[in-house]
Amino acid sequence: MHVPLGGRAYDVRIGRGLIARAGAEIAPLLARPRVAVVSDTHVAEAHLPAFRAALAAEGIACEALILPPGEATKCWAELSRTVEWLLERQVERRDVVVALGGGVIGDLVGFAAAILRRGVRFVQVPTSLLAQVDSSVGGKTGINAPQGKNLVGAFHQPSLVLADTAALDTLPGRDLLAGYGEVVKYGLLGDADFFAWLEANGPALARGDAAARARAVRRSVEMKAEIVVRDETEQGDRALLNLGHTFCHALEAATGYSDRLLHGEGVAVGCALAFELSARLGLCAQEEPGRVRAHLRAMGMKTDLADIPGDLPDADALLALMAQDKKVVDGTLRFVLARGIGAAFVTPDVPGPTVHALLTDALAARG
Ligand SMILES: NC(=O)c1ccc[n+]([C@@H]2O[C@H](COP(=O)([O-])OP(=O)(O)OC[C@H]3O[C@@H](n4cnc5c(N)ncnc54)[C@H](O)[C@@H]3O)[C@@H](O)[C@H]2O)c1
Ligand SMILES: O=C(O)C(=O)C[C@@H](O)[C@H](O)[C@H](O)COP(=O)(O)O
Ligand SMILES: [Zn+2]
Repeated sequence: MHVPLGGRAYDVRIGRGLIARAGAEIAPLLARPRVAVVSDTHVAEAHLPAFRAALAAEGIACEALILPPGEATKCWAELSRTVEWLLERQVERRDVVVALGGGVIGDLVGFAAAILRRGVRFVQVPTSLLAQVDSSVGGKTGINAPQGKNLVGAFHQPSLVLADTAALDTLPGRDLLAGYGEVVKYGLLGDADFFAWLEANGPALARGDAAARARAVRRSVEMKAEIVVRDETEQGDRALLNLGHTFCHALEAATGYSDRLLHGEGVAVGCALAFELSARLGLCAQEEPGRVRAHLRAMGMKTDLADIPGDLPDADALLALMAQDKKVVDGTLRFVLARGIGAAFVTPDVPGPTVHALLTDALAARG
């Protein structure tokens, strides 16, 4: 698949065995036969040896930085460690940095590449479902701040994306389902037929059906690329990709970017809340939120605030966290809501008291 962004255009290659062929895929981008790879401990254990071997087979030298796994790695300290490691290895502007891992590594390394020597090229080798369907494409890079999620970053497109769907064979089940939260998001925001296909095929995908996984990755990337090409820097339609994220990001901040709530799990909860809000505002049929929740629950996913372990702040505090959303204009939150499954839109016209009541009810249901 090609993402036609003029001078920033790139290919997204999807298929089994791409890591074993990575040397041949990356070689045409290189000005000299060396790359710097950044990964995390889980991914490095499962996939770095094969990645290194593929580079060696093409005579490409490779040095690797291995970071701790998890959302907490998207922080200033790991960013500065990564940038300094790259500088110490004399990574030049014409070199290529590789992000081998999930969305955390992709976002962090993409941002490091964006600011290193004012911009070096980078290649995304996404190894989680979430990274293959969403984060590796589109050029949003960055880290979290204590004030909120992804608040520091840059748009910096990769030069190539290699999504090896065989890498998903080693992904833990919880992380696979979290990535499925973003897959469902695509059906909900713009493709009712895809959502219906997921209702039928989601269980096979979760069990490991390679054809179902490949189809879900392909359709998600196709939808994302089409939106990104229309609106690379989120001046308008790209905000549709944020369906569920205003709630999700506040909940991730409230849970300290910890494994109490993974990003994709928060997206699922956020999508369920966005559909509930749409129904309360009379924008979509009353049965639509039920259909969304039913599918997510059938997949064994979180849908409610009651599914998040530990304490949560009250509705006022959650609203204060939501006020850091990057979609805020003149102090007014813009929400991604839906007229139905596959029909999302962005609007500033959401009465604060309705959102407050929604959150209050959702918190009360935690008992
Ligand atoms: N830039 C974007 O457009 C965009 C889009 C969506 C999400 N994101 C970001 O992505 C992040 C979440 O990404 P994620 O769900 O991939 O989390 P992650 O990067 O933390 O990966 C999830 C876990 O799976 C492990 N892992 C990854 N691939 C593996 C494999 N093949 N085998 C074994 N273990 C593997 C990781 O080590 C980690 O423990 C969040 O920070 C989110 O904000 C960014
Ligand atoms: O690519 C986009 O645009 C998205 O919104 C994709 C989201 O899944 C992703 O989580 C993104 O990082 C959220 O963007 P943010 O601008 O709200 O931080
Ligand atoms: Zn997301």
